[in-house]
Amino acid sequence: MLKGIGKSHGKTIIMGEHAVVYGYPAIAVPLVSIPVIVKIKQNPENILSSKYYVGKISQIPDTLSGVKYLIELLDEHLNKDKINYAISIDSNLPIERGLGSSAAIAAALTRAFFDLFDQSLETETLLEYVNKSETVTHGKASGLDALTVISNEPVLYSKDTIEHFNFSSDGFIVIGDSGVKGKTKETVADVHKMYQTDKATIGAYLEQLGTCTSTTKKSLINNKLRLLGQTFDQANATLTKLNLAIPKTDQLIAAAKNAGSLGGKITGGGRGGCIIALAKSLNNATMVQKALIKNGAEQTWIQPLSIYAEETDVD
Ligand SMILES: Nc1ncnc2c1ncn2[C@@H]1O[C@H](COP(=O)(O)OP(=O)(O)O)[C@@H](O)[C@H]1O
Ligand SMILES: C[C@@](O)(CCOP(=O)(O)O)CC(=O)O
Repeated sequence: MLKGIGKSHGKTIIMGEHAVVYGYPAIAVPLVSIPVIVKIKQNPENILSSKYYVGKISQIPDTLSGVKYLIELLDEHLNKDKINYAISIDSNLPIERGLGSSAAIAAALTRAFFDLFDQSLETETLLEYVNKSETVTHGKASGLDALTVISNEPVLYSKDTIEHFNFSSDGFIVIGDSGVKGKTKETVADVHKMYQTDKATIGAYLEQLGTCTSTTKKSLINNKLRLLGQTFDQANATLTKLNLAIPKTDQLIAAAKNAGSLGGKITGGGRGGCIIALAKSLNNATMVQKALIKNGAEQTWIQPLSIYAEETDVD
C-alpha cells in the first residue's frame, strides 16, 4: 500500500504586509514550532480528514476551495494509475488569522503527494503548486507566504528580491490571535480599491510600509529592539489608515503595550487575525502573553528571535 507524508509550518509577517503586493519589501519569519503534517495513504474511500472537514474529497466545501483545487491538480499530474486515497491534515494553525495556514497546508499536501508517488520535488515546482492554490484561496498572492512556510530562515521579499537571512536579535515576538477571522482576499481587494481611488495618498502609505521594512531589517540585524518596537507602532498606524485594524486587534496591541511591549502591530491580511508584539525579554514576553489572554486572545505564542540566528532544522 502506498503512503506519503509532507510537512510544513506557519509564518508571521514581521513587516511589509499589503505593501509587498505592490512590490515593496516585506519580512516574514517561519514559525517552525507550529507544524503542519499531511499524511496520504492508498484507500478505496477517497476521503479527507481535517479539523474543518471530514468526508469525500469530491465533496470538499467551497470554504476549503484552495485545498480541493490543489488535490485535484496533484491527482491529475501524478496519479497515473488512478488510485484512491485517505488524506489527513494535522494542523494547529488557526484558519484565516494571518499565520499562513493556506500556504502551509498547500506545501505539506504537495510534499505528501510527491512522496506518495515517489517523485522528487524541486523547490520551484513546490512553490508553483503552493502559489496556484494560494491564488484560489486569496486571489493574487504576493508569494511571500509560500516562500516562508517552506523556509527555515527569515525571508526578505520584494518584487525583485528574495533573500533568506539570519540575524542575532534577543527580543521575543508574542503573537496573539484576536479570534476574529481576517479575510485576506477581501482586505487585499479593498486596499486595491482605495489605491485606485487615491493613488497619491494610498501609494504614500504603502511606501511608508516599505520604508518600515528597511528599518526593520537593520534593527533585527543590529539588535536595536527599541527602534524595532517604534517601527512596529509606526507600521500599525499606517495599516490602521488602510482600514485594516478592528477594535479587538487595537485592544490586544494596547494591552501588550501596557504590559511593557516595545511595540505592536497587525500581522498578515488584517481586519481580524493576529497581532504581534515585541518583548525585550522572556519575562516581559510572559507578561505580554498574560495581558493578551486577559484581553480575550484566543491563542498566543511566544517566538524567541534568537532562533533566527542560524538555520533551524525543520525535519
Ligand atoms: N486544518 C485545515 N484543514 C484544511 N484546510 C485548511 C486548514 N487550515 C487552513 N486550511 C486552508 O487554508 C484556507 C485558509 O487560508 P487563509 O484564508 O489564507 O488564512 P491564513 O491567513 O491562515 O493563510 C482555508 O480556506 C483552507 O483552504
Ligand atoms: C496581505 C498580504 O501581504 C499578506 C497576507 O497574509 P495572510 O494570508 O493573511 O497570512 C497578502 C500577500 O502578501 O499576498
